[in-house]
Amino acid sequence: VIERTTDYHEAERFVRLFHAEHPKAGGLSARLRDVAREIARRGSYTHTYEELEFGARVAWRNSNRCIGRLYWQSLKVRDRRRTTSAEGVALECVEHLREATNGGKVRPVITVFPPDVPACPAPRVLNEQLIRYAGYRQPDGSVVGDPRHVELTALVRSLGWRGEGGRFDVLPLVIRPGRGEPLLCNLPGDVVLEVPIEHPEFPWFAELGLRWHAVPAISGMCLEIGGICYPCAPFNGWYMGAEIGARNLADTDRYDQLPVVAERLGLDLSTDRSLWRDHALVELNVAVLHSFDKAGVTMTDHHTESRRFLTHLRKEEKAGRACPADWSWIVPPISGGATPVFHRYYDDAVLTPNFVARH
Ligand code: HEM
Ligand SMILES: N=C(Nc1cccc(CNC[C@@H]2CCCN2)c1)c1cccs1
Repeated sequence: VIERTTDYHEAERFVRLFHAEHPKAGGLSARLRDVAREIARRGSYTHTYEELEFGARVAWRNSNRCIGRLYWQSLKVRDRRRTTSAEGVALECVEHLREATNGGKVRPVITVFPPDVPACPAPRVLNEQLIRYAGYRQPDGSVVGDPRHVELTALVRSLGWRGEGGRFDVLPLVIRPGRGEPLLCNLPGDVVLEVPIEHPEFPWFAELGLRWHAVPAISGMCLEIGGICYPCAPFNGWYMGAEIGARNLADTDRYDQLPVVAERLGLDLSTDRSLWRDHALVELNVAVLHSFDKAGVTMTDHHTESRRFLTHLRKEEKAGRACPADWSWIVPPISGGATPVFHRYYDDAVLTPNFVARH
């Protein structure tokens, strides 16, 4: 851990941003003096709860690659900066999933664990998301489960975890403490809501045995606010159907289901010109949206979400703020040109507070 003191200029910019958006807060100069003093004394400073809550919401508002930012002000912030043990982090991640899942009415939640302090680095969740499926490499080189998690599966197996060798085995959390051995924590079944995937018209679809978890919760990014980096701050929203139907179950290096679906649809797989991939993609996405709706689990579709994002863009412009966006991530992975977000440019500035990929 490189010992760096927090940059006062970054802290000052954030505190001024907070006060600019909370005119009634008052006490700006007193707060700036306290921050400067704390940095001088111990090399960093402590966000008030209000600053932390605002910082996390603005980090979402500034996330260039996120199409779902319209509801940025509704993020629920769980301040867990006093949770410093690996066991505590594991328990709070389980509680996070319980609160976020909410019986299927998914709520956007973030849990903020402590920042690194020079003497002792904070615990980190090694999983990229709280809920991920195992990937088991077979002797013939093929993979049962999610190929994206073959390495993580091998790691947890080396640490004693025994999966069932299935296609959708939920991996344990791996919490690496500041010091010592990683802690494995199995997620209790009642905090992992899953949806079996079926199709409204084709009964054979259910026989494919596909399913996916209800809550996407990113645990591999750092939350940066006013010069302070929170390396462990898992956040969740709800899924956009295309993430599951056009990427997780469709990518050739993930569950690679397009050929299977196209076969069952009776399409001609011998030539790209039959657009068999495209037909299979649509039916797979119809199935995902139908299944989540049937299970009463919150999910948005890429048309609705595209419209909402442009509404968000207009709201931000009206508020006099830039709304940075990365076209290549905002445009959905299916039917790009058929969504309104495709037909315009964006300013891909990098603002702070923000979420940054953890190295
Ligand atoms: C509420 C519903 C939400 C929806 C439907 C949504 C949708 C999405 C989608 C589809 C992506 C692209 C993901 C991919 O292609 O792999 C994305 C990216 C992202 N979202 Fe959202 N989002 C939501 C809420 C949130 C929340 C609550 C946060 C944080 C507080 C957030 C932060 C981000 C970030 C940081 C990225 C970029 C991730 C990266 O760079 O790897 N989103 N979002
Ligand atoms: N709906 C969501 N999807 C999402 C958001 C951010 C990042 C990701 C995962 N992105 C990485 C994957 C893997 C390869 C390409 N996409 C998913 C949310 C996750 C957490 C809050 S919203």
